[in-house]
Amino acid sequence: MLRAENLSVGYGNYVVVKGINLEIKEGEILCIIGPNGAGKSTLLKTIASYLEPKEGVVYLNGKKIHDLKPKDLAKEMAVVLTERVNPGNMTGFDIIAIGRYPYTDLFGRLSEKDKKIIVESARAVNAEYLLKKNFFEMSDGERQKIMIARSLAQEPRVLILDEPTSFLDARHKIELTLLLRKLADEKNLAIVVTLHDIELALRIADKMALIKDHKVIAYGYPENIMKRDVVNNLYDLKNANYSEVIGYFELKNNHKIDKKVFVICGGGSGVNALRYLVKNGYKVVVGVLHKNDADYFVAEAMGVEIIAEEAYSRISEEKFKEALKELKTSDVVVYTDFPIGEMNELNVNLVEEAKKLGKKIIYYNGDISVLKEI
Ligand SMILES: Nc1ncnc2c1ncn2[C@@H]1O[C@H](COP(=O)(O)OP(=O)(O)OP(=O)(O)O)[C@@H](O)[C@H]1O
Repeated sequence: MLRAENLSVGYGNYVVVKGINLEIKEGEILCIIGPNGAGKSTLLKTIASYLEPKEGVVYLNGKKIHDLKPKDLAKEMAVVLTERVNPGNMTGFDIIAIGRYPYTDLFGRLSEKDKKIIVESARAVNAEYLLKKNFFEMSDGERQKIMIARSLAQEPRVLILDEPTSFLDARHKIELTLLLRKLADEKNLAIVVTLHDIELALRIADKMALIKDHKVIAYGYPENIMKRDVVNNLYDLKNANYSEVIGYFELKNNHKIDKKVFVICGGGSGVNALRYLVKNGYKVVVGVLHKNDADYFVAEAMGVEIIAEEAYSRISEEKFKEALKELKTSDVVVYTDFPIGEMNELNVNLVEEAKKLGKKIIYYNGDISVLKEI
């Protein structure tokens, strides 16, 4: 449906991104991600025909998009950009009505059909209650909904959105991304969207294009391309690691406090304690974990020292000894169990050994404030 072939985009003599090859079909969402200034908006604007390509072609249903008349293009493609708009004294209905311009007469008169589509477009984004409200009296989330409703009123087959979740809180970000998924699924729209929230992008995108250093460094199924090395490199991460398991970042264990804390946990019970300790700069050791334990995945992304066993079987004598060695040199031992009150035998033994060693021991029961005693 929409295809970019050997596309280069930019301004004047400045080529921002080159050699872009992308394709998106009806009902699919393509998310474009990359660091600030990488050229995401420039690419979107070129795909939307606001900018001429430096090289290459964008095809919409086999036709060169830059050759289409604006009114014809508007029937096929709607665009929602980030710029905050100030439309003056207009209601939600008036703004959405602008989306009907490709279909109205010279005087912009709205037919009954137009009015019906305007109301339906508001309904599609759960914004019927905003039809009579003044745009300047709406919250950022409500305005964003109205802008999307306006684009839907165009009855497009392709929707282009630049950073639609900026200015939105967590709930509205999630709602908006889910709305995009719904529009792709139910209205069969092809959607191209730039997002800074990679965790949300991962969850709704059919395809992803990662832009950096003037090129598309990865393109394809998000589940295939969002690997640690690729994402760390995309954002030049130094103090954090991308974790494929959680689909987001963990801070690296850059200890600043000269205190070694041994964490005994398992099954995810230690995740928050580990985050607290790493955030506060302690030197952290964790174990003994299985290599498919939730605590292992988080600790691994943090670069925390882990005593772990390869297979999901009984922990070997050797690993236990390794843990004891670390216990001896630790200043504090934090232990937690999962489920609460059902700590496994190995961890019980480790806590017993810590007691024998006279270590300061803290039981973390879900309230992080107990760790302030360290
Ligand atoms: N109108 C313009 N004229 C010249 N250069 C521009 C123009 N708009 C943007 N640029 C430059 O093009 C590059 C890419 O900008 P663009 O806005 O496409 O990046 P982006 O990936 O969308 O960034 P962000 O994540 O910060 O929104 C930047 O170096 C920017 O300074």
